Amino acid sequence: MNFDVVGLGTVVVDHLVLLSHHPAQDAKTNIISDAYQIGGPVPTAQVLLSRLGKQCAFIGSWGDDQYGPLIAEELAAENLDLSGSRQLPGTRSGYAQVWIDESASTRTIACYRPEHWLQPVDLDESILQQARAVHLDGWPQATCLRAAQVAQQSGAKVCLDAGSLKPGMEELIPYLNVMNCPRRFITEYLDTDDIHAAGQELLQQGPELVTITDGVNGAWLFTESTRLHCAALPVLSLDTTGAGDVFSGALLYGILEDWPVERTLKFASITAALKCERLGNRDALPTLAEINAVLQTKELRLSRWD
Ligand SMILES: Nc1ncnc2c1ncn2[C@@H]1O[C@H](COP(=O)(O)OP(=O)(O)O)[C@@H](O)[C@H]1O
Ligand SMILES: O=C(O)C(=O)C[C@H](O)[C@H](O)COP(=O)(O)O
Repeated sequence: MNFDVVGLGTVVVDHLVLLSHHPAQDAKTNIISDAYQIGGPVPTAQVLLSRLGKQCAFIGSWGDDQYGPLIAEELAAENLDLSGSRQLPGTRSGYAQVWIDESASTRTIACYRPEHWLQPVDLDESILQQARAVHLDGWPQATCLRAAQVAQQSGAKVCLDAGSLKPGMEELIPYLNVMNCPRRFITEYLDTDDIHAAGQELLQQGPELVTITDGVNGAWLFTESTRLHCAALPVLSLDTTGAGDVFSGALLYGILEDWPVERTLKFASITAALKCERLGNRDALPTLAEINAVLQTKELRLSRWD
């Protein structure tokens, strides 16, 4: 069996709590609605890719608590191959409370990161060797690095959705072909807010394609020969949870389809924006028809600095 994308990274159960506004400290507020969803940057991106027709395998771990079976069941129902994943007895699954402020369109996350992870020795390298691309989020550090090394050796594209700064980035980045990160990452990692300088710097550290996202300010794409900015699609944003995860999955879709970078960046920006119109991550994913309808009817501003 060959896979388009093998993913490795965090998986969490998100408890999404919709509020009319975030309460002040030590105050009380009513919940408008709530829902449980499986999240994490890599699984969210892979569910999008799977729904768009790509063959995906996810390598992750969860506990034998009340959330473990839910994670396994829901990811399998999205056609992710889980043969390289493990339930770790006696451990807790990743869990996050996501408080969505409807009026401010912000999301505040309190998360329990799993304390137990797959170790490099647990990695089924044969799954990675069947991949066209490997999608990572930087966790678990040593296993992620090993996966990047195996993927590079077998000629797969190595992609990272960096999210927040994690340990071991300096060692991992040289193995990457594709790197996506939010603007806050470059501030933390490179100690600069200059997007163009950061894009250039990251290209020099290894990847041949870098994207930097900044919410409603849109996204930047850098390659050796191209620098692009794509404005964010104006939408009525309800919930931005996982916007970067979805952007990253859609970016990878364009790369796997061998599209020109302009089309890939627009596609990723539209897909992420449409997700923001709905509550949650997986439940909020747009279909290919919805994305294409926007691509065909809306003019998205793309600027170039070559
Ligand atoms: N409110 C929004 N309206 C339209 N597009 C958005 C909005 N928020 C995010 N996006 C799109 O999603 C991309 C990723 O969002 P961002 O907030 O930067 O990532 P993260 O979820 O990692 O913090 C943005 O570059 C943009 O294209
Ligand atoms: O809750 C979810 O489903 C998410 O995955 C939302 C965010 O994308 C991650 O919280 C970012 O993850 P880190 O970069 O590891 O901090």
